[in-house]
Amino acid sequence: MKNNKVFVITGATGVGKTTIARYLQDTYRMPRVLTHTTRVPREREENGVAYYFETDSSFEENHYLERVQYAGHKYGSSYEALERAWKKNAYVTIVLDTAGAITYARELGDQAVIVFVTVTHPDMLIDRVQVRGDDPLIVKQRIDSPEFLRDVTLPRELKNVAYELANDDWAKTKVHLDLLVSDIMSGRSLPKKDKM
Ligand SMILES: Nc1ncnc2c1ncn2[C@@H]1O[C@H](COP(=O)(O)OP(=O)(O)OP(=O)(O)O)[C@@H](O)[C@H]1O
Ligand SMILES: Nc1nc2c(ncn2[C@@H]2O[C@H](COP(=O)(O)O)[C@@H](O)[C@H]2O)c(=O)[nH]1
Repeated sequence: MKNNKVFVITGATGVGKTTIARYLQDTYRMPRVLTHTTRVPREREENGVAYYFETDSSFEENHYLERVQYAGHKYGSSYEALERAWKKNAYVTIVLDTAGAITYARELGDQAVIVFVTVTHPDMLIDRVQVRGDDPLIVKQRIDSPEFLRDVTLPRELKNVAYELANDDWAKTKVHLDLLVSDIMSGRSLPKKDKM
């Protein structure tokens, strides 16, 4: 189990975290660790596929490695879900806000490969989530949230810990992801201060 790794994909809303996790699943068969939330499902989001959707009271029944409040809703990830994913593959992914990524880095050390995703122009994130079909009112609430502003910039705690990955151009992002996965799987590691 010590050689198992979890790729923690983090960054601001709409930056492409879920898209990246899906690519790693499709290309490298890395299962995504499902997390729990009390927010309402978006169109096409299914319970047990996108998230475990919870009520305020059912949320409290799980045992969390870490839990946060994000834009007014609860989110949490459990040890059980991580172990379940590691039973399927030694390399798995999880999509977290930066507070969760900091906890993963602290709790799991080198087993957590933290990938901080950025875009050059954060204004484009509004377009991206609108294209995704999010309700404009919810988008506004999200963009105005302190969590969104916080997650646009690499937190101090993740400096020299996280790999920074620009996701402006999807073709380039895939190339950088392939290089990162290859390095991690072969036990090499890129300097974390280098932007990809
Ligand atoms: N490089 C890219 N160029 C253009 N659009 C992209 C790119 N990467 C992802 N997208 C699109 O941006 C939208 C948001 O992506 P995604 O849902 O992966 O973001 P996210 O970071 O997981 O967001 P959230 O934290 O709000 O769930 C999607 O419609 C996705 O297809
Ligand atoms: N710290 C945690 N962050 C989580 C968890 N599950 C999801 N997330 C992050 O929350 C925001 C909002 O997600 P959305 O799906 O409502 O857009 C985003 O940054 C997710 O990565 C979790 O269990 N812990």
